[in-house]
Amino acid sequence: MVDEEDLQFHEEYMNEKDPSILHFLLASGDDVSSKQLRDDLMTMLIAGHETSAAVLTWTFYLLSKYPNVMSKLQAEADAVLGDGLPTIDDVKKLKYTTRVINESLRLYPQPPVLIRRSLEDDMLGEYPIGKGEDIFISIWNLHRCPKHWDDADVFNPERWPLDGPNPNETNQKFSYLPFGGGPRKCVGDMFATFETVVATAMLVKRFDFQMAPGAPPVEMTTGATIHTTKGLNMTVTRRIKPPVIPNLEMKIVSDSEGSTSSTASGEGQQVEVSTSQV
Ligand code: HEM
Repeated sequence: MVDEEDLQFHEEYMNEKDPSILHFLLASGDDVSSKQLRDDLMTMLIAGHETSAAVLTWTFYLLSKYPNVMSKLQAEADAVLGDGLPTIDDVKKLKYTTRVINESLRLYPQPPVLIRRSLEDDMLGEYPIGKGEDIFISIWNLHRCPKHWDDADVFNPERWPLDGPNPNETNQKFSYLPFGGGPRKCVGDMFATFETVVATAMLVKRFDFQMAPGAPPVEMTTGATIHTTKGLNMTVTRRIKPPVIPNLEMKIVSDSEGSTSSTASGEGQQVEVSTSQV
């Protein structure tokens, strides 16, 4: 049944020659106007671009303030990714990186405020709400509320165990809403998590990030997302693998021509040291 549905969905909406979002949107309705198409594309672009960019910005800001978290992150990226490009299975193994993104989204939710308009007169708990009134839900305050969180303002990815479920609105009893909740929940939440986890792991694997000397203090400007008022000036340094110092525990192999080579494991990498007589 599911297989049949999958096949039908694939036939109707997907086109291998034109796998664009535009094609997908065109195929998803019988009578899609140009305006509707333009609006949908804009939603995808803005909802999916600005948000992820802001998450990465604040994640790297937080990492520069918490070098111990950065070290653990780099150790995980080294161990899981090695020198290759990440596969989907690797991404599932980047559990600490995922917790870093979860925690970054708690401290800097994008957008920081959600808005709802009341369709009719109603009561919200003890508060009367009139028809047509707008209700602002401050995710920022919810995510930093000391009633819900220990050390609410501290960046602590360890607050969620690695072997536990990925935090979301239901398992956190609606005290954690990085992607909203209910019928208007973000449609790109899985994609966004994968995207930010992969980007973070790939970047920290190759580079160290520190606040640039003399950089202006990082302040916030709030719009649809939370921006840094004057950018985020960082010094980015290529990471260098620690040198391998041969020791007696290394396996020494010599060939008939007198060349020797030794192998050892160090800092998450398998290394080989060779010497040749000339
Ligand atoms: C880390 C990145 C992202 C964050 C933090 C985020 C957050 C959110 C939030 C909180 C909402 C709910 C808004 C509300 O309830 O009023 C939302 C809705 C939405 N998001 Fe995302 N989003 C992200 C990435 C993406 C991506 C990558 C896409 C598309 C590829 C996307 C597409 C959408 C769309 C279309 C909606 C509107 C859903 C609706 O109203 O039915 N988002 N997003």
